[in-house]
Amino acid sequence: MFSWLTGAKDLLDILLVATLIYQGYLLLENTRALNVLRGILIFVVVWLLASYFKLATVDYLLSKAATVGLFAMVVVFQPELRQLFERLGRPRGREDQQAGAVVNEIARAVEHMAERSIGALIALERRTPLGEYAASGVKLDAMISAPFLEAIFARNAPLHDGGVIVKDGRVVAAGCVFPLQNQQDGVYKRYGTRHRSALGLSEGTDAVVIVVSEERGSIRLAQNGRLSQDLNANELRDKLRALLYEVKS
Ligand SMILES: Nc1ncnc2c1ncn2[C@@H]1O[C@H](COP(=O)(O)OP(=O)(O)OP(=O)(O)O)[C@@H](O)[C@H]1O
Repeated sequence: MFSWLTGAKDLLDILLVATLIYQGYLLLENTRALNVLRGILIFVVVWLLASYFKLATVDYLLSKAATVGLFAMVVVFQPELRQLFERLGRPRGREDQQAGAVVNEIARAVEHMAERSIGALIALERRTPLGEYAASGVKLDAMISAPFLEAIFARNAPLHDGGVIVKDGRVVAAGCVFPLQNQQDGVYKRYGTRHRSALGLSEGTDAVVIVVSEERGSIRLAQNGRLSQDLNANELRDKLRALLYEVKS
């Protein structure tokens, strides 16, 4: 009885650790944190070598740096850590329902705007925090709806220039400036700045960016630094559903 209980406890222990590591990996994938993790690994290897070869001064300095570094990491990665705990505590069913409603509202707005050739740029935040780009625009924190998105991008509306950032079903900010894709890449050279800023943001982060062309009335999706073919509203809805559900699994 005792050994059975111990075995079950060990199994639970292993499962919990595996879940934590997997969630941590999901959070870090495609984020700046992954680069930092590589840096930490190099640091640890150097520290181990210094300790193995008994290099007393290097060992002492690195041990002090590690203590300070630990606190610095908590400060620097505060947004990522907050996201991790939020995700762990959020009920899954409600999350899926919310993602479905958000996708419908976005697809409806985008379809209307494409029909009337109204240019639009909408970035959907996934794991990489987009706070620095949101800070370049006007903070909104508003519930998402098709009429609201259309009002933002309406010609002559004060915030129609630049991009909108959507996070967890809310419009975080509008009028945001995204980084332009490197112009040396010949493939997308002929595109204008709206498309190139969608490409640039999707290249440096895991965001999915929707572009409605004012010139052509087309709908395209930028992801991983690549533009999709022209999409209709149903195709957009399907792609967004897959992408937004996939990020939560
Ligand atoms: N760095 C940027 N970040 C966000 N939005 C931008 C950025 N640069 C340009 N834009 C938006 O793109 C608009 C200009 O689009 P432009 O015509 O140059 O691009 P395009 O890719 O040809 O798009 P369209 O097909 O709609 O004309 C600007 O008015 C602005 O709203």
